[in-house]
Amino acid sequence: MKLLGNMNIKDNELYIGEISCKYLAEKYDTPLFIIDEDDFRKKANKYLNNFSSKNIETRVIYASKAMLNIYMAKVIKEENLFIDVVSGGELYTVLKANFPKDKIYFHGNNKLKKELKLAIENNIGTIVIDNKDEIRRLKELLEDTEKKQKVLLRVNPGIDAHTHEYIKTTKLDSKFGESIFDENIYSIVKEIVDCENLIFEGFHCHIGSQIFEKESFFKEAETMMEFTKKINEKLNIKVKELNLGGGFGVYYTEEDKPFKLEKFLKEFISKIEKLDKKFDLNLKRVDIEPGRSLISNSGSTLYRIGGIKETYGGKDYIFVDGGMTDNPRPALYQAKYEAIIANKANNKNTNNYTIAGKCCESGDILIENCPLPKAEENDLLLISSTGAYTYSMSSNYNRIEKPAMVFINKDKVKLAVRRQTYEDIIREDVDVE
Ligand SMILES: Cc1ncc(COP(=O)(O)O)c(C=O)c1O
Ligand SMILES: N[C@@H](CCCC[NH3+])C(=O)O
Repeated sequence: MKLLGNMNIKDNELYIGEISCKYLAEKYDTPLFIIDEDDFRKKANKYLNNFSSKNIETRVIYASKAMLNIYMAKVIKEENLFIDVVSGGELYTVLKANFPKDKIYFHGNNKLKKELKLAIENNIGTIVIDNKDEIRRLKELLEDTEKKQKVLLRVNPGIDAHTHEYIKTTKLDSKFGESIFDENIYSIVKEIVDCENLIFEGFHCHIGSQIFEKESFFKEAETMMEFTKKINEKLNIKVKELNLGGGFGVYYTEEDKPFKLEKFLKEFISKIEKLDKKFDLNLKRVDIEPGRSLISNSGSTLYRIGGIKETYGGKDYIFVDGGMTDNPRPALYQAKYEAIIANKANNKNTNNYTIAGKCCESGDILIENCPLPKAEENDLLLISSTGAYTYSMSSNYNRIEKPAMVFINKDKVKLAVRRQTYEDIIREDVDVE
């Protein structure tokens, strides 16, 4: 397994910063989500330092769907990032973390009335409108107030980026946003511009997730900026803001070849500056919205091995105390991961194991054919790069409790999420005596 962030090995034991996995397992139990906070903060700075321009204000908006809890929101706040939320629950979490309200973007293709209300009541910065129905819903809600709400419109620029089918977002038949190729787009934008309670700031788009071709993002910027010029001319307005979404690919295994982030961000902003001149846009603000590329590599999951099973069919299993409940990505997207036995960190890989979870489901496999040293009961297995879309997509399938999460900052450990208990499992059941 490739060591990421502040991972290091001492006396055959894997450490994250100055904290050993053995200590973490003993103190917090397993499975355990571990966030390398120092590594995450450095990445946030990389984004801020490299996606910056003298002429255009730039914003880095953390896509909180990747991983969110109150402590995480506080870290995002301290790092001076903006934040995007996509549901009432995410919004409520960041509000509870006292996140600056003007730095919140609210997304979603079907925001409920109660969610929009929560956003309006709390004067959040920007609502990203997805569709015509939402314009009407927002207008109705705002009519009874004196408030004016800043909005972006999510559009679909039809970029077919190469990634898993389930995480593409701008195919022409995608459920997200309004198409820039549809003639109705002009009347939709005009309706927003003409509404007294809405302040039209500009457009949002997001072409998908785990994308490795820089060209897809450059094409996205060009298409969006050309479209913006058309809108400016046709409606005689000046669009101020463009949010180009996230989607930057990351390393999970050797198959993944992500681009160098610093270099890409510099190229991206310089491309945007040039296009801004070319199309005579004079944009005030450009945003990007990374989720996975900020948090994925800073997270890992620590499991305890419960047993090893050599099957008659020839497959050797390692059973761990978590699985698809804490990481549904392999089952959902055939996602691949790397692993290490944390208490045998320098031992040679001599075996090939299939790492299986404890759910009553044959597809509950975390890694197929994982090269590892000989494993034994009670060994600690760490899977790397699990910071994004694992905890946030976790479930209580089979009524399994969700793991705890700790943040490690060099020699400090902060418990950010406590482990669920059986009492938590029955908390919403009504007929409890
Ligand atoms: C609107 C929007 N913004 C940002 C993101 C973040 O994407 P990623 O985690 O791939 O950077 C997503 C998820 O794909 C999204 O739907
Ligand atoms: N959940 C997906 C990414 C979705 C991105 C959000 N629109 C994944 O784990 O890869």
